[in-house]
Amino acid sequence: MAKKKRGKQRTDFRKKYQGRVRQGDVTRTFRQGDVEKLADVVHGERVSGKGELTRKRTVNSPTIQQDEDGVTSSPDQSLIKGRVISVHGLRSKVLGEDGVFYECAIRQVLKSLSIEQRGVIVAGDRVFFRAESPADGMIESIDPRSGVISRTSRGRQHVIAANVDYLLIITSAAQPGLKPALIDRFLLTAEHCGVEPVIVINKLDLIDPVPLQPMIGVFASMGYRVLVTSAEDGTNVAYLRALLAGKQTALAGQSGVGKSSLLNAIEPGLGLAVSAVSQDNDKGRHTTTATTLIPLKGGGAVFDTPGIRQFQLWDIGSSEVSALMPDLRPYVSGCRYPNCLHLSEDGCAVKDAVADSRIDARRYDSYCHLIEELLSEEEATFR
Ligand SMILES: Nc1nc2c(ncn2[C@@H]2O[C@H](COP(=O)(O)OP(=O)(O)OP(=O)(O)O)[C@@H](O)[C@H]2O)c(=O)[nH]1
Ligand SMILES: [Zn+2]
Repeated sequence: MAKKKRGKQRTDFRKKYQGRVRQGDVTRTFRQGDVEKLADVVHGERVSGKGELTRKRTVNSPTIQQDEDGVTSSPDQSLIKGRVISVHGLRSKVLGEDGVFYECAIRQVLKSLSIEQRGVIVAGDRVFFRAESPADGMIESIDPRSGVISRTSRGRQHVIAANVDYLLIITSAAQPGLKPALIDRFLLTAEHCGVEPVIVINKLDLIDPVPLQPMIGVFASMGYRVLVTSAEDGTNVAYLRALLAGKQTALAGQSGVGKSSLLNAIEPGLGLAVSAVSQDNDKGRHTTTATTLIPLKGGGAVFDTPGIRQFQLWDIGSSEVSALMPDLRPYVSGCRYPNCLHLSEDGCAVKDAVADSRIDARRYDSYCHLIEELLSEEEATFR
């Protein structure tokens, strides 16, 4: 029922703005009556005529600028442009274009748009703010977001990071053991959010890499970049450092896989807390608790996110999954039934492709588990 209501809200919302407001991220968490105010404040998240996300244009100075759609980027020359580094309740730490860190509050009109008083501003947001001193800033507007990473938390969308180029999916070869199905889920999120995924298999020093080759080959053949690393002995750390330079990267991965260790390795002197993986459950200890943005010396920044233990997909319906999987996608149009879920239907081109190994059996298995999970969730929602 709750899902139906959200769907209706979205339809009305789109109709009102004639498809100009992008589906997804912050806009969905607002009441319908607030949408108009939001559109004034968040300068026009847009989709093109085909429903594709238009990349955000970067505004270099807080002067009045217009993009090709004629949207004003900054209304006031006294405003400072900045990037949100971290959010603590209703206060944010913002790195100004002038290189100074500012503590900022959120203007009331922005605050009142949020149902739960949270999620209005997230790490990575590009904002314009007013400040008398570094301790006393006021965020006046938020730039349109692109590349938003989110997950579901108690049935609600929780935006983890905004304006992201890469989703760095960090896993470990051992301690905790490799979970390819978890990689598959993060890949779906990356596809869904329109963010390029990079798969990292860390702790290479603990294992013989040869048995991993076939699985790595399957991911690579889909066009995904796969990197094996060791924060311990430095394998591929320089490569990772070069890859992330100048990019905005969100970290994803279970607790204990070595996210903080890898960051410390690529950015010496960072000094992020690292803790031993718990012996009893092999799951790490969730050392990292808040999402923060770490500016890199080589340019760009990394969002250090809390370890995500149970990753739930946001708003991906069972019927959408195969289109988000590059290995299944080419076969879908060959199925006899247009609404084929590729589970037990007759004339299923996906199952045929699995049978003669054109689709990797492990990937298909992962797909089936996911679909079963989503179907039971959808059934519960509409019951
Ligand atoms: N052998 C080995 N151990 C590693 C490697 N990378 C990290 N570790 C160890 O794994 C444990 C967890 O590392 P963290 O960097 O804290 O992991 P994390 O993913 O940031 O964990 P959370 O902050 O809980 O999400 C620590 O004991 C690290 O020393 C590696 O490449 N090889
Ligand atoms: Zn099918």
